[in-house]
Amino acid sequence: MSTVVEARGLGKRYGDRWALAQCTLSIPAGRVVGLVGPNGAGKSTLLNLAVGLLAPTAGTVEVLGRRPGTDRAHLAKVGFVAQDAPLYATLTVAEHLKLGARLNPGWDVGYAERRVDRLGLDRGLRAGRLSGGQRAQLALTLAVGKRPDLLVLDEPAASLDPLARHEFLQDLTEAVADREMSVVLSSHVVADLARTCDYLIVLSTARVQAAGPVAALLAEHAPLSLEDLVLTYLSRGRHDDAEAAR
Ligand SMILES: Nc1ncnc2c1ncn2[C@@H]1O[C@H](COP(=O)(O)OP(=O)(O)OP(=O)(O)O)[C@@H](O)[C@H]1O
Repeated sequence: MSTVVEARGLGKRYGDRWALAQCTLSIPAGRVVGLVGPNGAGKSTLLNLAVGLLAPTAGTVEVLGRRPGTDRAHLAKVGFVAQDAPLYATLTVAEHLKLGARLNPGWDVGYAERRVDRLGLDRGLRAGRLSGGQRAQLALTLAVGKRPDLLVLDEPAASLDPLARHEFLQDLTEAVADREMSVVLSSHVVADLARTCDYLIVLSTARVQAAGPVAALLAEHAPLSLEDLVLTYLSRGRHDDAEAAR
């Protein structure tokens, strides 16, 4: 499989407002893809369309060669952690791990157990009693533990402390190298993206402003740093939008 996400003219409209418009993208396999854009740019919308939680208003999206969420076998190949790290509040950490093992044919017991130990999560504690950062860590453990071909993360590090965030991004890089997993993650923190991602998508005002390998984008715009490059694309998106509104 050479591409993991293939979007053609993809769009999602709420009322008369497009949350995502005319999105045409081809995301290659084996990459860690950073999705960046300001608040309300359409990042969660794109990720939710890709995992089949939203239906498109326009265009199409294929993930791992199929329409998203078509059957259980396909669902097992895609790991997803939404922005609010959804868990079952009344289930304990241990029960979440058991559930992960029961629901996912490729469940990696060793990885999940080791990660929970390293994080010092109390297996007997109910998820509703965990802190926001601990909940995010458990949700991430469950998503990586199912050994998906594609891992989709919506602002995974937002609630993590700096050390936890550094370790999580390190983990992710190692997991990608070990398992030939592809990752798409959204973030507002360009420094995190620069450390972790080798492919970048910039979204602004519902539209893709840029997409491509980080190395190629940097070479094309030398001597800009990744942060300056992202800022340039974002302000260009805002400028185009202001022009269109005139
Ligand atoms: N269920 C909904 N009903 C109406 N509008 C929505 C809905 N979900 C999202 N939107 C709108 O779609 C646009 C894109 O939202 P989205 O959540 O995809 O942005 P985002 O880039 O993920 O933002 P953030 O960085 O703040 O999480 C926003 O203008 C938002 O208000």
